[in-house]
Amino acid sequence: MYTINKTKLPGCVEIIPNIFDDHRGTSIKLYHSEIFKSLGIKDVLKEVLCVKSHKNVLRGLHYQKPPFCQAKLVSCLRGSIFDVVVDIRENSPTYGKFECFHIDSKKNNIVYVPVGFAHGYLVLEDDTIVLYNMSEIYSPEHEGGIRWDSLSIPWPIKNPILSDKDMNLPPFNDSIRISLNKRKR
Ligand SMILES: Cc1cn([C@H]2C[C@H](O)[C@@H](COP(=O)(O)OP(=O)(O)O[C@H]3O[C@@H](C)C(=O)[C@@H](O)[C@H]3O)O2)c(=O)[nH]c1=O
Repeated sequence: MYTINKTKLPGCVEIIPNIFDDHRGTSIKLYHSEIFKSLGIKDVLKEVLCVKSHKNVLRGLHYQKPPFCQAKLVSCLRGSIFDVVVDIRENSPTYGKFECFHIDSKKNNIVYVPVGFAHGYLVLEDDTIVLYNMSEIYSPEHEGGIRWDSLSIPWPIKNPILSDKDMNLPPFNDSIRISLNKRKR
């Protein structure tokens, strides 16, 4: 029912759902609790966010600090994005490494961003709609971020549209680490 593509970052996977097509249209199963649980993905329904953006908007790189760390399932309902996850887990063998994905509403792929990762994306088409399912509620007091251009991420743009908050994020440095022992649950 799903094709799972592992990445070089342990725990971070790309999920391609089967598509059910007939003369009426298309059904896509974005979540299946039992199958996702077998992949280590559970409890990702504390907050669900649907975000519409213009082309060339870049959001991120964001994370939440303990005890409000978030895992996320990210998919695209319309349009497409260049999506990036950065491993900031303390003691991770892939600390500071990142993966890039092209999440596309035509491909229907879903990226699982585990707890302990920073996440961001560039919007590639106008009126793109991104859907996130999150394992923890939004907590502005626990927000953290990394400036988008401070790693060697191959963003396909030089001057993205950023929020004031994202423009002023600190560059990546090795004090940006998440200890998974300090999670709430
Ligand atoms: C992210 C978020 C925002 N909000 C509100 C706060 C604010 O008024 C408005 C916009 O917030 P922001 O500017 O922080 O939204 P944005 O820059 O889109 O932040 C998002 O970026 C991507 C890359 C992620 O991975 C998300 O988890 C989230 O951090 O939405 C929530 O209520 N819940 C949420 O989970």
